Amino acid sequence: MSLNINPQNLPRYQTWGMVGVVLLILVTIFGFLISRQYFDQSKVADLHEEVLSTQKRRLKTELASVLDYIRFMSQQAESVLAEDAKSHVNQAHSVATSLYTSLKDKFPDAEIQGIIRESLREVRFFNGRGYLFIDDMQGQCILLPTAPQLEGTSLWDNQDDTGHFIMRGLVDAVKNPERAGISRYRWYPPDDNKVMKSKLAYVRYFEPFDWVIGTGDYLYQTENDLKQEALKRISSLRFGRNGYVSVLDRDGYVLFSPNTQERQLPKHVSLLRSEQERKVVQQILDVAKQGGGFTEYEWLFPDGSGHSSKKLSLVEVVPYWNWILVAGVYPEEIDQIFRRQVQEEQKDLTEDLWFLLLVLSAIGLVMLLISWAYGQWLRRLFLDYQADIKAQKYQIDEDARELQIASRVFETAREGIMVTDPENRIVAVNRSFTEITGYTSDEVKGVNPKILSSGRHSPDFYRRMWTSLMETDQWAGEIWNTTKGGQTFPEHLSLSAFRDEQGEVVNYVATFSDVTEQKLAEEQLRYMAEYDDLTGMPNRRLLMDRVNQTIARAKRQQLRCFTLMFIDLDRFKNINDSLGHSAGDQVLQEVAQRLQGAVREIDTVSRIGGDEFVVLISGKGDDAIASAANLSRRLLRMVSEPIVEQGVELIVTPSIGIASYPADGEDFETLLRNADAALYHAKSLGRNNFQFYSAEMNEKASSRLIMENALRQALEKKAFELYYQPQYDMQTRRLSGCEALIRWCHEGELIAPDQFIPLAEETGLILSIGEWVLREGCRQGAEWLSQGYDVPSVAVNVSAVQFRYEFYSTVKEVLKETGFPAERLVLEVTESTLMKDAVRARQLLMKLKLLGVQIALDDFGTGYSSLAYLKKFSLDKLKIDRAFIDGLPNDKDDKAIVGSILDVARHLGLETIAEGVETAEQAEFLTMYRCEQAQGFLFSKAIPAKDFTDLIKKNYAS
Ligand SMILES: Nc1nc2c(ncn2[C@@H]2O[C@H](COP(=O)(O)O[C@H]3[C@@H](O)[C@H](n4cnc5c(=O)[nH]c(N)nc54)O[C@@H]3COP(=O)(O)O)[C@@H](O)[C@H]2O)c(=O)[nH]1
Repeated sequence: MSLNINPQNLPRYQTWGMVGVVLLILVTIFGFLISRQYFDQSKVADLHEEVLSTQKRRLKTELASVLDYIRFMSQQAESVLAEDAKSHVNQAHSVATSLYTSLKDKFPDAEIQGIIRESLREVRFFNGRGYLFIDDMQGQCILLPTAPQLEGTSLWDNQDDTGHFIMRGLVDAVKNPERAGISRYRWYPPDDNKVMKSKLAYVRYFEPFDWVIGTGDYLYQTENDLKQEALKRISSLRFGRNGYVSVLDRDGYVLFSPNTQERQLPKHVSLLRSEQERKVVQQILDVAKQGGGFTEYEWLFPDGSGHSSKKLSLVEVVPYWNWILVAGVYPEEIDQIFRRQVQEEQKDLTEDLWFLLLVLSAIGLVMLLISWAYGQWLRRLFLDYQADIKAQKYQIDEDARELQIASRVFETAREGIMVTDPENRIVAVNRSFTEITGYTSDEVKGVNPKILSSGRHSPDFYRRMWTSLMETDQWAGEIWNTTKGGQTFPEHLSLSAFRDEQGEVVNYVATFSDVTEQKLAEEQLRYMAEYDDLTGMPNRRLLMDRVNQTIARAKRQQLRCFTLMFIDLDRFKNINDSLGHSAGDQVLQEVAQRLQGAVREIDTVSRIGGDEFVVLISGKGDDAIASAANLSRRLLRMVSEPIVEQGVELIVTPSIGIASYPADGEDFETLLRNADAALYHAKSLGRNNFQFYSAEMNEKASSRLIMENALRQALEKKAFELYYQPQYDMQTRRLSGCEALIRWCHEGELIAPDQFIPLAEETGLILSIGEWVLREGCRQGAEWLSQGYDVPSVAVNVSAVQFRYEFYSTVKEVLKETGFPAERLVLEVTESTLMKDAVRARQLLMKLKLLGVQIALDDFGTGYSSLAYLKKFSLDKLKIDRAFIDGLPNDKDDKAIVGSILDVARHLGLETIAEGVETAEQAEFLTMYRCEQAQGFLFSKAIPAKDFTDLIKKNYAS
């Protein structure tokens, strides 16, 4: 069976596995315990036997200790007797001594002796058997309480049944340094005068009367005492539940047995009342005769029930005391104990089993919980692991893909790629390598890249290249190499060293591209960046470079002075406007050539924009000024030579501004700015002349700057105001509209537009100003309409700059915003505005016309205005310039011009309006020549909106 491993199954398998293991452990433990229980039962019998033998061992041990005790007691008889005798003798000696001491000076010795003798006569001990005797050292008996008749007689020759002289033995016993000692002898016991028995006496010498005081006893008597004491001790002895030791003597007397029907002991076996007991005692005596051992018999069970039970007894013989010791156990009792013990053990075992079951169940549960938690953890781990594997797999796939891509990139790369080994032998090249160098892969494999060397670079170059590569693992730069065909070419080469983990170079990879074209393009770009496209002359940038170089040279004292000549063609715009841009370009090229032809080779002629040329004249010393003046004159003359263009002979005059280094500036910008100021001055002096820069010019320039800033602020501060000049219908003499004309309230003065509009146009501020004028004019027009005043049109002047930038959307937005009707708005544009980019202007006018606004051509007649152009533009109105109105009605030319303008306009269906009408004659003429409208001081100057409102009101009133 194959397992399906997934994050869900894994913890499940694991949990079931753990459950299985736990159950197996539980079953095994239970099996073991239960089998152990059965095994224990089978061992009960063995155990019973073992207990029995243990009991037997115990009986042996118990009897052995009793035997040890008896043996000890028996060995103690003589010493006990000696010690006791000694104690009594010492006491008697003390008594005798104290009596003697107290009486010796009062009574004669014989009397003291009698007092001592009598005071000791009645002294008894040893259970009444013991007494004190006194003999003198010559063997005469002084005191003998048991035979007073012998007192005063000599017992010196008295012998025992072994021939031992008893008295002499007693006297000899004190002949030692302690003057005391023991003497042994035999004598008849009190109850038997036939057989002597061993006796022991302790004697002590009593010096005052040369006596021997002593006492003694039969050893058997002491032994009997000890036996009684031992019997007493044995009778109190118990072991186990009912264990005791019975004592018999070998003559058949039962000396001690606590569990018998007999009330009085000792009793001879034959006198026992119970036959059973007699039988048993006889059985014990028989066993004792055979040296002792275990024996079984029925005996009274000591539980008070009176029933007999089997008893196992050990019989031991005590030979030196003629005793028989019996100690036994009841097997029934053992069985009872054993059964109880087995039951208790079984009960304990059952309880243990339940407890174990509980504990194991709890452990099992805990293990299951742990297993579950572990499973969950494992699952998460597995998920992480799986995610990791996925990520790794993804990474491997990615790597493989990247490798594939890398291999494709390698093969298809536009750059040539060359891989070399650490010894710099080529190991691989790509297709582009072959395409660029001409060498195939087979031709270069194993070869040093040196074969590509062009020989153009010095060994030092290659040394630096390798140093950089080894130090930084990178090198990039341009290098010249040679193709297989021997052609040298520039390439951009990037070298990289790839190292292994030990830092050893594994490969060098060179990537290169043929930069021949790029270099050409760069060259071209550089040319474009530095040279004027039209004339091929250095442009402003290159001029600046050269000026800076010249300044550097001048600073190095090689050149003290040089000049910059700023040349601008007078009214060049007119050529463009009238003859078109290509004609203008031709004129510029011709002028450029003439300028170039007029200067030395070391001088630089540059075109910095439009019709502006700058000439850098290098010179030495003060004559630089003079030569600049001479050159300027020459240039004025040469440039002013007629130029034939499109069959027309054009005369273009230049204006020249000159600035000298270092007097007029020490850097390019200053010099150029000051040359420009000088040029401006030349222009203001009527053009076609040259001017050297002076400080005043600078002042003028700065005042322009000040004005520019003031204009900017005026916009922010809303310092502009619109004045309105009324326009009238020449037939009805009624108000036909108005022209909005801007005024600037600057520092309390009202400044006319002539003084700031040109600057606003130059600086681009006209865009914001013009938009404001358009918005304000429309707003005011809408206000008048909303007030019920029918102002047929509001004309607004539009500068050429405005015309170029987003003008259409501005107009549309303003109309929408102010709600002023488009058809009432007249936009006044000049001819030059239209001619600057006629195509664009035409499109824009068409769009504006679609909005509904009217277009008026302002200052008509002042430019090269060809009437032919008028048709091309969507115009509504021609505004005849004041210059032609001035001479009316007397000046023939003016009359002719105005007449023809009015004619043409009529043919083209254009409205006409004359501006600058100051006299009634002029008005009359215009009316006669059917000019439709007019404006001028004759009617009104431009007036503030409020005054214009009053004027409308008056107009309505009339
Ligand atoms: N781009 C913008 N140009 C504007 C704006 N407002 C004015 N201008 C142009 O500034 C020039 C001077 O304008 P202004 O000083 O306002 O002079 C105008 C009239 O006051 C003046 N005029 C009118 N009638 C007579 C007259 O009988 N005699 C006389 N000597 N001058 C008179 O003519 C100027 C209006 O000319 P035009 O615009 O050509 O109709 C001027 O070129 C304005 O165009 C502006 O908001 N934007």
